[in-house]
Amino acid sequence: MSGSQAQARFITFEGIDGAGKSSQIAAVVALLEGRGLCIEQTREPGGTALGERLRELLLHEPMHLETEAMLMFAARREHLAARILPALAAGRWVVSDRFSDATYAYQVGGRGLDPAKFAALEAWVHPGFQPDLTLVFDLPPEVAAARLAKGGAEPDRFEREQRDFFERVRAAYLERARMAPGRIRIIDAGGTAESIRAEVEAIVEECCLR
Ligand SMILES: Nc1ncnc2c1ncn2[C@@H]1O[C@H](COP(=O)(O)OP(=O)(O)OP(=O)(O)O)[C@@H](O)[C@H]1O
Ligand SMILES: Cc1cn([C@H]2C[C@H](O)[C@@H](COP(=O)(O)O)O2)c(=O)[nH]c1=O
Repeated sequence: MSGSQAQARFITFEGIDGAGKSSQIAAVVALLEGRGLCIEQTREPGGTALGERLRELLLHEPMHLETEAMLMFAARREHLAARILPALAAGRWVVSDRFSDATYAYQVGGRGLDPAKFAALEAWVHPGFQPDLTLVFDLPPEVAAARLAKGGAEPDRFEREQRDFFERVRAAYLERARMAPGRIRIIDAGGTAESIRAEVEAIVEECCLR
């Protein structure tokens, strides 16, 4: 399929902290650009000037669980209005490091937010709109934590959470994938970077480029 013929898609990457998704995003962007497609690479929370300021608060300031959930969706509302929807409308593909599945996994699964409140926020901020493809990088929390520790960066408020928190986040991602099997694909993130890259590229090829 040539670049000019492909309908612009919205692809998201998800998983617990340290699962390895960031390492694979560059490969997917390179794959798509290699097909002549115009790509907008972004992330959540963040992706806009306001969203990046909200990210600083979200990653570093203690706050009530519902404040956290609403700020995630406030940043997302801005992200949709200022970047995601205009890019898709102009024919540019959007590749985002996280979207609303992260709120389901972290705030509902990890922290215990009422799922009805999550559903209300999701229906308000992006009614009827979801990514075309979501790749969830699945890994045991102890393996992900070891990878992050090896990286040596100062952990943020989420990365400092304990293993049981990440077990719940992981379980919520798997539950969410069961609810949307056509959209969400689970990647076993325990392999080598090379084997994961091959699997990711095959899925993107199958779901978005054929
Ligand atoms: N397949 C892999 N095997 C071993 N180490 C890996 C693999 N993939 C990534 N890593 C390493 O694990 C660390 C975390 O990877 P990465 O930053 O891609 O994860 P992430 O899921 O984006 O995490 P975060 O959500 O916290 O940003 C990095 O040091 C990276 O080099
Ligand atoms: C979008 C979103 C993110 N989070 C958490 C998940 C991560 O711990 C951080 C973002 O850091 P990353 O290195 O860019 O992955 O934010 C969340 O709890 N809820 C969300 O909706």
